Amino acid sequence: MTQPHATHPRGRIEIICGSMFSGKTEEMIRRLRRAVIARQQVQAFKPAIDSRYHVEKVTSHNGLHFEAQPVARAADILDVVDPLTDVVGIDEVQFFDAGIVAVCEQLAEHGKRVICAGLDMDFRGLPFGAMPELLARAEDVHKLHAICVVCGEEASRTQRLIGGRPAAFDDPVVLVGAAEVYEARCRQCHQILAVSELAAMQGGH
Ligand SMILES: Nc1ncnc2c1ncn2[C@@H]1O[C@H](COP(=O)(O)OP(=O)(O)O)[C@@H](O)[C@H]1O
Ligand SMILES: Cc1cn([C@H]2C[C@H](O)[C@@H](COP(=O)(O)O)O2)c(=O)[nH]c1=O
Ligand SMILES: [Zn+2]
Repeated sequence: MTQPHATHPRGRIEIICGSMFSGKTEEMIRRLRRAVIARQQVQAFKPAIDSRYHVEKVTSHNGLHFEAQPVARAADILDVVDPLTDVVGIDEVQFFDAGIVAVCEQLAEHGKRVICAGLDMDFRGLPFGAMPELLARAEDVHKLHAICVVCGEEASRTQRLIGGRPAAFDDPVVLVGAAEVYEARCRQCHQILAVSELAAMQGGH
């Protein structure tokens, strides 16, 4: 008997989210490498804005890497994805424009397993970019935690430090960087300066 959607049984969206240093990229690379072992055709993408470590690879903070094509806009992924590709990995998905939701949906509808890794929250602790929409639509969500560098508990948030001080709430959301600007912290140790607090510190009153 014919099942509905039986032509594309494997299409799905998986999201790996969490703070910086929680192991999102490691986990995505682990899944992509296993797909390669299973002789599936794999393609990985990253936003061109992320020039840390290596331009044509996704690289974890502890040095694991996997070949990836940098793309400027979400829709560019559809231009370069091979029809025969089984598994599509997308790292730093929070940086893509809102079109990334339709791109992931379209890939999954065409039978591809789409694995996205990205920050669920920005440095203020607010939802990042298209992440909330992707989390709602995904078949599978895996939230990872780092270790809070202040107290050693599980870290759910990313602390931005500018000149050694917590960043202010009105800082720009996008600031590419790693351990020189960011730390993993738990809810209790995470700090944001209100704009007035920063002004008071800078003005010395
Ligand atoms: N505070 C921390 N908590 C956990 N892992 C950390 C921390 N700082 C550095 N690391 C390293 O970061 C690795 C995870 O890197 P990565 O997969 O790139 O994370 P993400 O993509 O979530 O930023 C860990 O395996 C560990 O070696
Ligand atoms: C919290 C936060 C992070 N970023 C940037 C910093 C890094 O370039 C990436 C996250 O990389 P990772 O693989 O998760 O370590 O995002 C940002 O631009 N804005 C933020 O608020
Ligand atoms: Zn803490």
